[in-house]
Amino acid sequence: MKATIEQLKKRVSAALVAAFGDELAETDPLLVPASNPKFGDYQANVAMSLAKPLKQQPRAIAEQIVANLDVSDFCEPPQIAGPGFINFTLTHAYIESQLSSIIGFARLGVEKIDNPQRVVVDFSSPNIAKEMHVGHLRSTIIGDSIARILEFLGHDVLRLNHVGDWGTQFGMLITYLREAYPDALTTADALDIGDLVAFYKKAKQRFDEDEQFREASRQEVVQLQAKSEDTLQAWQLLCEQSRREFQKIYDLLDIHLNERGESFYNAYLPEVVADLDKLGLLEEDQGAQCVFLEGFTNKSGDPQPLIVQKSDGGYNYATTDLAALRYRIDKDGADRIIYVTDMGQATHFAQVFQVATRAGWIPETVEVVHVPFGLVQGEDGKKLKTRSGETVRLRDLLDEAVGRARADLEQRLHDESRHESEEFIDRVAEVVGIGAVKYADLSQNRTSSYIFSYDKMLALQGNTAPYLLYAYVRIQGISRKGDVDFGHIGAGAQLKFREETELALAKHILSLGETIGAVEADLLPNRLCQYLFELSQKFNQFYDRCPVLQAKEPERTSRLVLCDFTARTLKLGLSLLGIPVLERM
Ligand SMILES: NC(=[NH2+])NCCC[C@H](N)C(=O)O
Repeated sequence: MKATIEQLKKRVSAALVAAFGDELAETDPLLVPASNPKFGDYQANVAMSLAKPLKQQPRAIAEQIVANLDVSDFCEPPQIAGPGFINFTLTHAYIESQLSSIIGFARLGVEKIDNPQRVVVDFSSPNIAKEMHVGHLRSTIIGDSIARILEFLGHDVLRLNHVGDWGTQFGMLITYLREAYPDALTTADALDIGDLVAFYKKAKQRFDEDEQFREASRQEVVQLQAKSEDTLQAWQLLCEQSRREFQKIYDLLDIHLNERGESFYNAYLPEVVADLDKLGLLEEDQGAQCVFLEGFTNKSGDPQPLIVQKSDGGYNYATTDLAALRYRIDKDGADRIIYVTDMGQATHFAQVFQVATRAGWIPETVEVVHVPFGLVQGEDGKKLKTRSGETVRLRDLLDEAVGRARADLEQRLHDESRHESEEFIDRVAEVVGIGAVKYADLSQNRTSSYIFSYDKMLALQGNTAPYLLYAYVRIQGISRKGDVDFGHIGAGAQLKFREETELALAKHILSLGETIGAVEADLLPNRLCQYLFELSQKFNQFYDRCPVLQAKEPERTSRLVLCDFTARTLKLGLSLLGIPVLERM
C-alpha cells in the first residue's frame, strides 16, 4: 500500500503540469496532513507559493489546479479554502477498502523503502571506567529507536558503540590497578573492582597527590602505546570490567550494539594526519598539528583550529572520529552515518565534518549527521541527583522505575482483590518500569531538555508508556471476553464505518506509514510517540461511543477489525520504540 499522501502528491503534481505546463513538473505540491479535521484530511499549500512566479492570485491558481485534478477514486471533491488552500477529504469507501486490503499483513501496510541504504548509527558510547550517565542513557534509548525504525523500513543498519576505551587516563588507571589490586594481572578473577567509578576517583586522587604515581602513570601511557604485553593486559582487564557493567544496562533495556571502541581506530590515526598533510590542510600551531577551520573562533575571536595531533605526538578524540568516519565510509560502505550524542558535542561534530568534507573524504552521496539531544534534569530543573546529592547511577535509576511500577501494580492488585503469580508481577513491573523510562525520553522532542519524573512517566493517564500499554491490554480483554480470535477476524469481510469515531480511528491507523516516514526523515521519534498517543485516545473515544461485542453485523466485524488494528499498530509502534507489550497487566 503506497501511503495516501504520496498518491495525492502525484495527482497534484500532474494537475500542476496540466494546468501550468512542464516547468512545474518538479514543483513540490506542499501537501501536509490537515491541521484540523474540520478542513478534511490533507491540505495542499502550493497555490500560495506559486502566486509570485505565476503572477496570479493564489485562489485563481488553486482553482486551476482543482479543475485539472482527478482524485475521485479516493477523495471527496477537493475544496478551496482561505487564500488558496486545497483541502482533501478521504471517502468512506476508500478508507474501508484500504483497511481491508491490509488485514492479515504484519507490516500494517507500511512498505519497505525502495532504495535501502547502509546506515551506521553511532550511539550509547559510554567511557571505560567512567560512569555511564543519563546522557548515555538518552543516547542509548534514542539511538536504539532510530536504528529500529530504519531497520523496519528495510535499511541495512550497523549499530556501533563508540566506547571511550583509549586515552591518557588509562596510565593512571593501570598504575592504580597495580597498586591496589596487584594480583589482578596474575590470578584469574582476582579483580573485583565492583564500582569502577569509585576506582576511577581513587586513581585520580592518587594521581593528583603523588608525583611518583604521576610519573608511573606517564610510563604506563608510553607502555600502552607501545603495546607492551603487561600493560595491554591491564588495559584489557579494565575494559572487560566496564563492559560487564555496561552489559547489565543493555540487558535490562534489551538493546543490542556492536562494540567498536576508540582503540579500534588506533592503527588508522597516523594516516589521517599524513593524508591531511598531503592535502595541504595541516598547520603547526605551538607544536601541535592542526587544521584551521572556517567559521569557528575562540572566545577572543581568533581562528580556532582543530587539533589532530598534540605536541607530544598523541592523537585525540577528533582524530579518532576522523579515522572512524573514513573507516565507516570506505570499509563499512555507509550511505548515511548518524551520531547520537548530547548537544554539547555539536561543535565537535561540525568541526570533524568540516575537516572531512574539505579533505574530500565524504562523497556527495553520503549523508553524515549529528543527532543532538538536550539534558535530563531533576525535578528542581537542575542536574539529576540522588536525595543525598550524588549523581544518579543508571542502574539505580532503572531499578527504581521498576520498583515503583511494581509497587503501583501490587497496590492495584490489592484494591481489585486480584491474585497473580510472582512471575507475572515481575514481568509487568519490568515492562512498565523500563518502558516508562524509555517512553518518557522518546516522547520529548529530543532537542529539548526534559525533567525526569517517576510520577509522570508511570502515570496511567497522559502521554505515557503505561497509558499505551493499558490501551493494548484493554483490547486484548475484548478479544478474551468475546472469545474472538483477532488473528482471523475480518478476512474477506466488507468493512463499514459510519460513526465519526470509527472513521477517525481508521484514518489514523492508515497514516502509520506517513508517521514512520517522517521519523525516518527528521529522526524525531517523538513523532511516533505522539502518533501512538493519539491512536490510543482515538481508540478510547471510539470504544466509549461504539459498542463492539454487542453490535450487530456488519458493524460488529468492522469494529472488531478496528480493535485488532489498533492493538497491532500499538504493538508494532511500541516495538519500534524498544518497548514490548503485555497481554494483561
Ligand atoms: N563517534 C563519537 N564521538 N561518538 C560519541 C562518543 C561519546 C563519548 N564517548 C562520550 O561519552 O561523550
